[in-house]
Amino acid sequence: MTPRMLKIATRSSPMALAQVERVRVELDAAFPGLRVEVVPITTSGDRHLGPLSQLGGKGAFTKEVDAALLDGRADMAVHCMKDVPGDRPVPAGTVFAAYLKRDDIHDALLHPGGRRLEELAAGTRIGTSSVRRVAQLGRLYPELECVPVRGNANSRLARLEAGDVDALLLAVSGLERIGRSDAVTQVLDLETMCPPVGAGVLGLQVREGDEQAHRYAAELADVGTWRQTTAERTLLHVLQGHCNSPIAGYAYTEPDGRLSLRARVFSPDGKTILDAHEWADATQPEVLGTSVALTLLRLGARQVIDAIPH
Ligand SMILES: NCc1[nH]cc(CCC(=O)O)c1CC(=O)O
Repeated sequence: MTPRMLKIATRSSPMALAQVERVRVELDAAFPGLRVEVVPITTSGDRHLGPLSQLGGKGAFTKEVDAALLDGRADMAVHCMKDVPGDRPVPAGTVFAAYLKRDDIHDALLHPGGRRLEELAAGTRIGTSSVRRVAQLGRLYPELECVPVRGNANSRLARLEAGDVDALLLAVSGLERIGRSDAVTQVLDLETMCPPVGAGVLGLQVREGDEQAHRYAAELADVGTWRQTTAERTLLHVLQGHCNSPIAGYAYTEPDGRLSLRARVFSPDGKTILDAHEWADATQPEVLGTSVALTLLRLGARQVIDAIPH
């Protein structure tokens, strides 16, 4: 294969640019001599600091990047899979050709005074706009006050340092990517804060007919991450959740090789929680995702999800 230029589109936030740098390093190791050009895209989701639902949901972080892929400004797009909508197909003519090896999936509490979640005083202002995080805090710590904070991780850290909020919830993997693991006060266990579908996963999207871009992506693919992400995104698709749906879940490869999927659906205040945990052969991630989603639907997930405007 003759190495050529590969143009990679991504959001222009520091975290997104750090993610593309990981892709570039891994491509360079696999294809010495391949020239990679980064195409930074500022999305409507990055510009808009109000509720995502005003922009039609999580597509606000992806649609302009998708457009660059489709119109040829880029040959590949890198997305955080947690930001890719699950209630609509990927844009026609594109496909996720690979998922990189998964990063950490935990959320972290950032508190400048070093206090753990259970040590925070009533009324402590927690900066988050995630309905998933708000619902789970409401379930266990209803005395804490969630304050909407949008923007990229760096701008949220600045809001914390400015005293606009008393604490933040952010993903460990995102902080690691921007070199701010130092800001973590407490890594929250998965029972307290179940992660979003696709947490810690970077997806490589290419045009369907571009065989060379497919080959570049395939070299970076991690099969375990593909199985976990496929189970999780199948769950999300069957539930037809949207950006305002408090849906959480993560797949895990057990030591015996089976695939496990744990998922939850919450009412916005966290007072209602539907929980399902099932296993399947690792070669059947779609079967597992579908089965867990149907279990949650039988428990009433449709009514919980549809009760939330979006
Ligand atoms: N929309 C924000 C976003 N998208 C992906 C991550 C974290 C990294 C990941 O899960 O891949 C974050 C930051 C956060 O949730 O703290």
